[in-house]
Amino acid sequence: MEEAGRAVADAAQDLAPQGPALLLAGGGANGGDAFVAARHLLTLGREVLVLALPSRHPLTRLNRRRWRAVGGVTRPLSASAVSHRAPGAGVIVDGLLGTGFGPPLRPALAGVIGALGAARSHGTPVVAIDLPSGLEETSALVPDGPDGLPGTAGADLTVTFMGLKAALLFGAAAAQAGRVQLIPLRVPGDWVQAQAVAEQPTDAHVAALLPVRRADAHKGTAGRVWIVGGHPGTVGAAGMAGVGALRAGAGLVTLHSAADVPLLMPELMIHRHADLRAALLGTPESGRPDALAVGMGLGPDAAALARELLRWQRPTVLDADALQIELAGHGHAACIWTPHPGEAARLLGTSTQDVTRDPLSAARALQQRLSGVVVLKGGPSVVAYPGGLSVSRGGHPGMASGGMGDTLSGILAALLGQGLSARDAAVTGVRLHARAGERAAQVHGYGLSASDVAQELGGAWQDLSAALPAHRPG
Ligand SMILES: NC(=O)C1=CN([C@@H]2O[C@H](COP(=O)(O)OP(=O)(O)OC[C@H]3O[C@@H](n4cnc5c(N)ncnc54)[C@H](O)[C@@H]3O)[C@@H](O)[C@H]2O)[C@@H](O)CC1
Repeated sequence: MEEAGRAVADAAQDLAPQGPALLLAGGGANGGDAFVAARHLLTLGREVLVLALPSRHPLTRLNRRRWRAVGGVTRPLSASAVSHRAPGAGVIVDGLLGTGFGPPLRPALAGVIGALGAARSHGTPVVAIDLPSGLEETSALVPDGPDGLPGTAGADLTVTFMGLKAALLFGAAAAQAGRVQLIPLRVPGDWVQAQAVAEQPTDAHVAALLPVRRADAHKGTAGRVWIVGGHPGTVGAAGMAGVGALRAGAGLVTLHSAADVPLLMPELMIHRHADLRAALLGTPESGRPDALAVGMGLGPDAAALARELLRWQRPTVLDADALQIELAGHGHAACIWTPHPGEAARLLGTSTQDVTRDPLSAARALQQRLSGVVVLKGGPSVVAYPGGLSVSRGGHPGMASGGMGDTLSGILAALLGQGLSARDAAVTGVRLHARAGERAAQVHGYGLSASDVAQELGGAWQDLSAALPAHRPG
């Protein structure tokens, strides 16, 4: 609580260094953080007032006593007290409700949140502690307040601790959080895992994971990738995956299909098989690829074929038709499963809305069920690996169109084929794809196609590499 409150004080001071600071303290530990922040703001020379609810929380009570011991003033919290004090404040710190909040919001606090929202709309900056009050930690939705009152006042800056919560990453809730500053407190690693909070790597972190092509590389050392997909009527998906793999640097890409797949790039080697299963499973050990992507438009027999291919224990991306719950238990550490929310819901036996409300928990549950690594696609995408969660930065809403996921599968297979672990391939592949989408959006605006995005992969690779402190030309 001491580290957390101090970080809040520093952030509030940076955001709005002038004028009195008004802190709102609820009855739980979130309010305790506010008392600690008040003490540190006082030592920075600010005029500080705390409006607080009574508390039974031992640490909050302790920090209220410490606040009083340094001469700090506390007044009772009410909507009218906030309305009265807010106009003179240079900054307001919201320590009403954090992760302990569960809706519905009680009417007394709804009035306080309404007064806080009014102050914010008049231009007073608000710093939220951990979460804007009224948001639920694990939900991308904004809970309604009582009697049509707003459920949250939102914030200009949210100072959050340990890891990023779903409410700060996804949907309407994230739009309320303003800028998010993550403070990694010193706590046991197990705690962070148990909370389903996420990391969000910077481009420099991602770039450090990218494969490096040695000067003496040849096509055989840059990864032999197989794309297994396509079925009469759904042939484009496999082609798009092939393009994604080539553009992500795979040395040789072979596309195996039971149907005639269009030749989207002449560098793709396309094999049509009358009996796809027999042709693939008859491949001797020495002829098997460095990595595969299986399932894009593959059709109804995808799961049975994927199960056989998983026995090879080669790095494998499972997408689209290969995302079947009957494959649970057949995965291995070098698998990447790439469901969109609808597929994730089917695999978990829940609704799509449940998945989009809490993508972090959904991705974690899927990873535990399927093993390997799960990429839950969305804006932003979540990577769940054994013991952790990572959320991608960036991307563009125009990427919500057909073929984007197929391209991603190809990218992931290419990165696996170049020797990355499933976790590193997923983290880098998702960010490369998102960055390529951002670049393509600059050219094509909203009407992005997967082909546009694939074409930008080389530029995206350069952009990420440029984020490395010692930039190496890629
Ligand atoms: N867990 C940890 O290790 C740390 C927690 N910290 C802080 O602790 C917070 C969590 O503290 P708590 O678990 O005490 O919970 P909170 O302080 O977030 O919320 C609990 C308070 O909210 C009230 N409340 C809950 N639901 C309500 C509703 N529907 N309407 C009105 N009031 C409602 C409760 O009566 C209680 O007073 C975090 O958000 C963070 O600010 C930090 O100090 C850092 C370390």
